[in-house]
Amino acid sequence: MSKNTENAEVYLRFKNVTKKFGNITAVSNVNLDIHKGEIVGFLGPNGAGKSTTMKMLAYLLRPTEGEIFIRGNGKLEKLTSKNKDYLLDNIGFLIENPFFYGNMTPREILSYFGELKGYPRSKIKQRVEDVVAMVHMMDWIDVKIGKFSKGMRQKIGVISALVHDPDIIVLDEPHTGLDPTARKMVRELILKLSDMGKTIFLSSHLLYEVSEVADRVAMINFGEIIACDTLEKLEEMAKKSEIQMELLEIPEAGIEDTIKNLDQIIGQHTGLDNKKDYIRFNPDTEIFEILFNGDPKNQLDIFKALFAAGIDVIEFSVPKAGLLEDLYLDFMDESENGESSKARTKEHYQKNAGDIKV
Ligand SMILES: Nc1ncnc2c1ncn2[C@@H]1O[C@H](COP(=O)(O)OP(=O)(O)OP(=O)(O)O)[C@@H](O)[C@H]1O
Repeated sequence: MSKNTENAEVYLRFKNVTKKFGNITAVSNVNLDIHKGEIVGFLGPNGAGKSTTMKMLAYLLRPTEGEIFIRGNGKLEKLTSKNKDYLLDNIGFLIENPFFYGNMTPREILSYFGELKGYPRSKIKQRVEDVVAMVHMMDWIDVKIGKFSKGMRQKIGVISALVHDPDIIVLDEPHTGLDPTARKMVRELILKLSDMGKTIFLSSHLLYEVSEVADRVAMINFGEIIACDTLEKLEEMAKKSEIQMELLEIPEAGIEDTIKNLDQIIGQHTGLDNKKDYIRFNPDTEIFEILFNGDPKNQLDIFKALFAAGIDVIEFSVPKAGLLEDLYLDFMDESENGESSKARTKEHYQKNAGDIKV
């Protein structure tokens, strides 16, 4: 899925960006480059700092520290009060739930937005129809928005970010309030815009919605970016660093002694420097989870050693996207349970993430 945009021009840059609200650090030292033509997903649970980051990009909030750069006139320019209008004209924003006057129609509202952003007047009628058609709502183009469902309003919100045909599109939680069919349509729309060469920065708390479209994913939690890479690299690592193993039956020695025994048999083959707690037992699934360094050779050596020791292994597999999902679910867990699992996430992540920047 990833496009090769690594060497493309940087269109958006967050440099050491921090935002504090009194004692609360909503965004902490965020560094992120988004290149021309990329779709970057910004993934994190509620309250992680996604909206605050995007609002700073839209100049609705000012960073407490750090700088934001946007490409304009062929070069990256620092966003300031002096150049914000011209820099932001090249971005289409959907920031939080859009508000529309109920007695206006999509045609009226979108024409107004387009003109406000300087789209040529002579072409605005056609452009409005084109973007409405993109979300299959032509039958509703002249209907008052007061009659629309939440999902329909959200679709109008998404296309209101596109109507002036900007190069960069920033969507904060575009899936809010949408049913599965509408979410699919938003995914298709994002991919279509990407095919047109647009640069897209998309936030969501939904792993699936981001992973289906993004070339790169930045995961944010408690205001910090804790992972940022192509989905392939995140998934590759996720696929290869944990073995799941099921035994014919739980040995009579009990779980603790079995783990000690397994450690003696496979300990030297994991390729991990710090092997502490690298074997876990999941009592719900009765599966042993063994962390290793992801090298297939180590995986094979572990298997051989278990076999040679006569351990009754009936299932030996490397889960798909295990760590990625695990990591993300840990975030969700944290946001519900407070600080307690933060330590586990970071420790677990640092122990396993190797080449991901923490
Ligand atoms: N104006 C504000 N004043 C005080 N605290 C704020 C303000 N805006 C955001 N916060 C806090 O900053 C943190 C980050 O919030 P933010 O809205 O950026 O997160 P988010 O990832 O977008 O979450 P959500 O998906 O729920 O919108 C939260 O703890 C939030 O309560």
